[in-house]
Amino acid sequence: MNPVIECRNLTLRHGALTRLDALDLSVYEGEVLALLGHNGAGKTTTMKLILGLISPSGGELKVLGGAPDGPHAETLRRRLGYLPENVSFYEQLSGREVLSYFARLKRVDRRQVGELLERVGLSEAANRRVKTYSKGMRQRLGLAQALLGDPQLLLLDEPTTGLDPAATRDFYETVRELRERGCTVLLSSHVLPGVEPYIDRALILGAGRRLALGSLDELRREAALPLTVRARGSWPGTDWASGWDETRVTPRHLNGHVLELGVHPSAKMAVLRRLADTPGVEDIELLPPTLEHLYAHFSAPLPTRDTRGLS
Ligand SMILES: Nc1ncnc2c1ncn2[C@@H]1O[C@H](COP(=O)(O)OP(=O)(O)OP(=O)(O)O)[C@@H](O)[C@H]1O
Repeated sequence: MNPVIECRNLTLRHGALTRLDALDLSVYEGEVLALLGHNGAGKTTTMKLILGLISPSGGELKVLGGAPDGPHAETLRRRLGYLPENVSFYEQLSGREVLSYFARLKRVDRRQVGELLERVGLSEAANRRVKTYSKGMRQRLGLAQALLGDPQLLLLDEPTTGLDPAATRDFYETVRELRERGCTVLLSSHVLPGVEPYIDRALILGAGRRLALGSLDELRREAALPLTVRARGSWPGTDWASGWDETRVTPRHLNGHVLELGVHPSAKMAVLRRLADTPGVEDIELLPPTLEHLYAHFSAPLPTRDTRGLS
């Protein structure tokens, strides 16, 4: 696989302030990478460095084979699409006029305008003024703007902030289609619900430093957080709170028909065997830690990292 972005020791400092600290990262063709972190973690800074809008103070950065702030910048800009965090448009123009304006700026064939409006689901509203658009429609127009010129690399900064769950899902479905066409996508977010099925890997940043990087499975292995095991059935008179290996299993009896346990990964099979052999158990459900749990784990200060029960 070809790396589209390569960062080695990438650093940006302003005097005493470190905006990005020695970041190592390779992002590959056709990959969707989520950039996660609290406010001020360095997500936008990373995107701006990749776009060549700011220059690093140390380390190396190659985007599509060259430094984004050098002579390669002009070529690169035509192959990049960017949706900034706070996108704003001329309110009095229609969606079609806005997109035609950006197509002229990007020197892109204006025939793409109609196709893109269709692709983001704005064909019917194309001739309405942007001031009548909902937040979700504005984000979709922003995405269409970022897609002008068929970029190989797309940077989406907080694209789903303020969108309702249905609009968020629609947005991510479009991202999925782009990925299937081979586009590489970097999206930053602190709105985690809904993003999981659409990303290949996540990079968790904190105070400009890389806290974790990997696929969901890799992050789960590294965090070794307990998973939740839920059993349903009927077991009158059974004392479910006792008899477990207390260092690895935390029982939480929810009610007479549902038992929930926080289980360390190493105890999973033992717990499943015991439940499967117990008369009265009708169903067993396994709930691995979600991206939200993993994010909370990796972004917590080290001494307080939770390695026992999931809250
Ligand atoms: N133009 C700037 N000049 C100096 N420092 C800046 C500038 N922009 C951001 N910073 C600082 O760089 C650090 C990283 O900010 P950045 O905007 O990259 O964070 P972020 O993860 O995108 O945060 P948010 O979720 O709030 O958008 C912060 O300490 C911030 O105060």
